Amino acid sequence: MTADRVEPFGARLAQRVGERGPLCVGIDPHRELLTGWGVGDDLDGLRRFTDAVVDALAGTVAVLKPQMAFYERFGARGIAVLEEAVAAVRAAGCLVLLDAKRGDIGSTMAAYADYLRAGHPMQVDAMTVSPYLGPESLAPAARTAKDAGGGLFVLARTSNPDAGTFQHARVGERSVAQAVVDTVGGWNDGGVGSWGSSTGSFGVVVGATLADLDVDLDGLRGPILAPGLGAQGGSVADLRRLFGPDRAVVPTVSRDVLAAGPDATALRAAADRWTAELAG
Ligand SMILES: O=C(O)c1cc(=O)[nH]c(=O)n1[C@@H]1O[C@H](COP(=O)(O)O)[C@@H](O)[C@H]1O
Repeated sequence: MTADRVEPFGARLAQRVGERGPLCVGIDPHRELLTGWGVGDDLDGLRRFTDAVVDALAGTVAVLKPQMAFYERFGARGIAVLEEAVAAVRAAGCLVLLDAKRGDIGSTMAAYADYLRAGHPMQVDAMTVSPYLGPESLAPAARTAKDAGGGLFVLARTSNPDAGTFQHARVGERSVAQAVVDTVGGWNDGGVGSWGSSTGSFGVVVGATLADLDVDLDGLRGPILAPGLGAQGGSVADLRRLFGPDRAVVPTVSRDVLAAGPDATALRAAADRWTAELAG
């Protein structure tokens, strides 16, 4: 299949969500979780943890989101563990959202976006990116994503407590967060912000921990990645309060599911509980 015939990420995401529900589980091998699982805080522990999560969940959830930082801790061998896992996840029909939060000048962004291209040793379906260098800096990554049928999730209103310090700052009439949402909405030409074959391929990150939704998402025309559930205090009720029933929201949970491991049945049960609550 040539790159230009790959189905756009938004359509692929909507299809998986239709089949499996919207839950994304983060693969975050924290030191505390490795220890809690009774595996070492070392390369072998990293591999056992990763394999167990992939075996338990890649056939069940729509999206798995490995966090690059936890693999980079172990150098090239850690990245190799992730590379194998990414291939296994995709082979199981689950989408991979690489949580790398990259952001740089345009020419370097173009290189980061190669993660989305067929033939990359660690090809993924989508990645998280940071807009701190300005909206134009991300444009090359958006072009690659369009070409390759990949997706981007741009940090807009993140889940950490002091996120508003920068994200509420004003750019003319708008907040920085709103400027990010508007930029991403511009990339989603012809897309929609609900689930379906036209769901946009470009999303934003908006935390489930927000007291109020202080950005207007009506022009986004793409999905919303909503972290902050469980360990950071966000709930399904918060998702409903913030986003309502119709938007294409991908709730993402890491520690609250991962703490149930290493038993595969327990991991699946923990993910299933979120899926059931999200559907209820
Ligand atoms: O982009 C993200 O995934 C992200 C954005 C954000 O605003 N807040 C946030 O917590 N995350 C990530 O989502 C995950 C949350 O993990 P838990 O708090 O354990 O569910 C971590 O991997 C974070 O890096």
